[in-house]
Amino acid sequence: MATLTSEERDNLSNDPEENDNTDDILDDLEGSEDESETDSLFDESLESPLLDIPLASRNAPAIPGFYFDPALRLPQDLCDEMVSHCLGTYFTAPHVDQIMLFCRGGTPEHPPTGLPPVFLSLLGTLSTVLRPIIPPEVHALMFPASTTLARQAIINKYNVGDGITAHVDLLRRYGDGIIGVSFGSGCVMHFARAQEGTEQDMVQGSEIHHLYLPERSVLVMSGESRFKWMHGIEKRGMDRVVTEAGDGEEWLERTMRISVTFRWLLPGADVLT
Ligand SMILES: O=C(O)CCC(=O)C(=O)O
Ligand SMILES: [Fe+2]
Repeated sequence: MATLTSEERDNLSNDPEENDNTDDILDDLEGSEDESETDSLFDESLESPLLDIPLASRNAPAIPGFYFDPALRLPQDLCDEMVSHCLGTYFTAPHVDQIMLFCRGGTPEHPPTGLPPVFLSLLGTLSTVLRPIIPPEVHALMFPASTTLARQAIINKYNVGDGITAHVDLLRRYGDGIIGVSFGSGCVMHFARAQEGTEQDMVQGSEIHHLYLPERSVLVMSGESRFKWMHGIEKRGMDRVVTEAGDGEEWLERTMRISVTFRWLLPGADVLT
């Protein structure tokens, strides 16, 4: 974790070229070891790019249907098992950074089939820990007593400096109710009200919230937050976040992050054409 006092940040912004640490911090921001990329940041502007990074909150934005409890962290042993399973099973080649798994069932009468045991443990734990955090109808959406829908788990691996373009999860392919879990590293995710447009040309509106997702944290998107808001992760190596005490801000370095996102395939969307 890298923490800068506001004085250090002010010095950086006043005269970046005189600050001995600036190159290191900018490298971290970019998640890059490439000197030329760092230099180009200075060529473009005399202002420090540090000032352009929005300050992220640790608390859920007030978006209808969005649920996030900053105090909720999944058990460390479950998360360690998930990371080692994913790294050892799916992400063994450097260019592979996304895989999708599917399962049917997942109700008390029909236990889910098709997911490795660690994912079943994760789903069971999520059902328990989310019960006090999300309303009963949202819990029932994610953990229904019966369903004919197939559940998808998408697993994304982010190296330091990676991100994901702001998007709304495909409207014709996925239903309501999405659970996102962070493993290995925190990062800031932003949520922007989607402006009118098709899925392909949808653009972010001006209302944007930045939320820090610590490792082992869980978010739920349902209703308006799932359908009307875009979510994304900026490509950078560090995030500017309000301190846990809420009395200042700090820079948090990203490390390798794995996310697991559960969502429902709409009828017919599981048929490949
Ligand atoms: O990595 C994440 O937490 C988000 C992933 C995501 O939004 C997606 O795969 O649609
Ligand atoms: Fe998404």
